[in-house]
This record gives sequence, C-alpha cells and structure tokens, in this order.
Amino acid sequence: MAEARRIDGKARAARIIEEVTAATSSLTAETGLQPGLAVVIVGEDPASQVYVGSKAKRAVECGFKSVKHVLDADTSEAALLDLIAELNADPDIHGILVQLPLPPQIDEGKVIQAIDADKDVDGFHLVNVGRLSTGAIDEAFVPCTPAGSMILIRDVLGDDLSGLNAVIVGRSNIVGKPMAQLLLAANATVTIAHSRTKDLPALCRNADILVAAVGRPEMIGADYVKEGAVVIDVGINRIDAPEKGNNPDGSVKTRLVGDVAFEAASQKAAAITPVPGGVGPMTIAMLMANTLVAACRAAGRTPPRF
Ligand SMILES: NC(=O)C1=CN([C@@H]2O[C@H](COP(=O)(O)OP(=O)(O)OC[C@H]3O[C@@H](n4cnc5c(N)ncnc54)[C@H](OP(=O)(O)O)[C@@H]3O)[C@@H](O)[C@H]2O)C=CC1
Ligand SMILES: Nc1nc(=O)c2c([nH]1)NC[C@@H]1CN(c3ccc(C(=O)N[C@@H](CCC(=O)O)C(=O)O)cc3)C=[N+]21
Repeated sequence: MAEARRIDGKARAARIIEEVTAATSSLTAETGLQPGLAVVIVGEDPASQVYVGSKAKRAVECGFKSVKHVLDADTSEAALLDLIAELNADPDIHGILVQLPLPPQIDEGKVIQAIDADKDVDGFHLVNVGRLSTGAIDEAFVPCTPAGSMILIRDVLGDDLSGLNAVIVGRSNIVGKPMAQLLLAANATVTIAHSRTKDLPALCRNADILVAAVGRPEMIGADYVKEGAVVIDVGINRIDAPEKGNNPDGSVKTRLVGDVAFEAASQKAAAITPVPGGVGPMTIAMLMANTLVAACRAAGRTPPRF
C-alpha cells in the first residue's frame, strides 16, 4: 500500500484559531464582552511552562484577555483553592485551566472539582464528564485533546463512524476515556486497551481507527496497524537525541516523538498524525474554542460548533 496521508494538525488548528478569532470579534463588537482565559501553573516544570506560554500566546491572538498565574512548587492546596474561588467569582474570566500534573501535596481531584463547571474549559469537572458520557455533548465542555483528535478523525472519515472499529490505547480521564465517549457518540464500535490488555498488537490490528495515548515513545509499530487504518498519535514524549549534539550547557539535545513509530506505521495506515504538528496544536486550538464557547454562554448567545 502507498504511504499514509500525513494529517496536518498544525494547519487544521490554525483554521480553528481563525474561526475562533472571527467569532470573538463579533461577540466583542456586539456585546462588549471579551472572553477571558486564566491559566494556572504550580511549579517550574519547564515542559509545562512551554505549553502554558503557547496557550497564552494563542489566547491573545484570538482576541481574549489572557491571565497567567504561576505559583511556587510548594504552594499549599488551600492557597490554590483560594485562587480558584477568586477566578470563579471573576466576571472577566470565562475559562480556567489548571495545568496538570500538580505537585504531590495537592489533591488534583479536589482542585478540578473546585473549578466552576461553566468555566471548566478542560472538561475535567464531574458535571462535564457526566454530560459527555450521557450524550449531552452540546452542553458539555469536551476535553481538548480528544475533541481535537475527533475533528481530525471526522476530516478523514466523516461524521458517522458506523461499522468502524476504534481502539484507544490508554484509559486516562483526560484522554483515553473521553476519546472513547466521542467515538461511541459517532457510532464507532469502541475498545479501550491499557497496560493489562492481552495481546495488544492483535487487538490494535482490528482497528479501523487507532488512537495511541500511552506515553511510551514509539511503542506502536507497524505490527499494531491494520492496512488502511486511521492512526491518531496523542503521545508527546521527549527523548534524548545524541545525533543532534549537545546544548551549550553540556546536556544532550532532545527531540519530540509520539507513541507511534511514525515511519513504520505510515507504511500501513491510510492516514496518520505526526508528532509534533498533529494532535498537540489541536489541543491548544480546542482550548481556545472552549473558552469562546464559555464566553458565548455567559453572554446568553448560542456558541458556534467546531
Ligand atoms: N497531544 C496532547 O495535547 C496531549 C498529549 N498527551 C500525551 O499523551 C500520552 C498519554 O497521556 P495520559 O493519558 O495523560 O497518560 P497516562 O499516563 O495517564 O495514561 C497512560 C495510559 O497508557 C496505558 N499504558 C501504559 N503503558 C502501556 C503499555 N505498555 N501497553 C498498553 N497500555 C499502556 C496506561 O495503562 P494503565 O491504566 O493500565 O496504567 C494508561 O491507561 C502522554 O504521552 C502524554 O504526554 C497528554 C495530554 C495532551
Ligand atoms: N489541565 C491541563 N490541560 C491540558 O490540556 C494539559 C495539561 N493540563 N497538562 C499537560 C498536557 C499536555 N498538553 C499539550 C498541549 C499542547 C501540546 C503541543 O502543542 N505540542 C506541539 C509541540 C510543542 C513542543 O514543541 O514542545 C506539537 O505536538 O506539535 C502538547 C501537549 C496539554 N496538556
């Protein structure tokens, strides 16, 4: 079979950002309301800092008010909950994102549930999880990574996935489970695999749609891929790249790879997302889309669909 089509998540994300920017401009012109996004980061994890930085940059591009709160790594749970209460009460803030993971002294579940469900642009609050899993998708905030992945899948296969087998590798609350809900809502036959799954390659070879959200660099090789499958690589793994030489400080340079061995899997897939430039940019675009939706709802307007 011919080499797979490379799904350009970066270009697709740029189109979503354009749509969000246009819709924001009308919302602000007609109602005077400017969408506001607050991003909260606890600690100095440099990888997280990069994501938070690009989120803030995109938010400004969209015409949002963007606020970033960086708290010390040793911040107490109580102090973080106080900040969330403040943001919940702030009428200029429509979306709140608390970057995960949080340091060990803070209970992540408690923090997520403290965010006003109507400002929960990550879609992690139990109310939004419940809406998604009961089919009230239009009222929910859908988690950004699965929502972005779903757009890429729909671009290739259309809105109705009837008769198609989807396998998701990974069962996290932020990626695997909501991804399964979206695929199910689109009529796919869904299987969720994880570290206890028996004979994973054989299971994956049954997938017309294969979503890898494992966190293991290039684990999904050609032997996991059905001929003609659509492969969505959610994984973001930074690995040493000695071939690139060293940084000025003597440390070895790194590169980003997904959970899928891209070249090998491309020989069998019909379409596949790269890393970088695949799901990652879509995640950020959907965060902007969710923030716009939150602001539209606050203004009593029907939000656009993405
Ligand atoms: N592109 C983006 O925007 C985003 C990318 N990511 C990336 O996606 C990946 C997954 O993230 P996340 O869901 O948070 O990760 P988690 O670590 O929460 O979950 C990983 C899942 O993979 C399963 N798993 C681990 N090893 C194996 C294995 N050998 N075989 C089968 N299953 C396995 C685990 O199984 P078990 O439950 O049994 O332990 C678990 O369900 C990471 O690389 C992360 O960086 C995450 C969020 C956004
Ligand atoms: N509350 C919360 N919400 C999140 O959505 C969330 C989080 N916590 N914690 C961390 C993960 C990870 N994540 C990514 C977002 C964008 C890229 C992204 O844009 N990646 C670029 C490359 C970026 C680079 O070069 O480093 C790409 O794949 O092309 C990656 C990863 C969101 N996450």
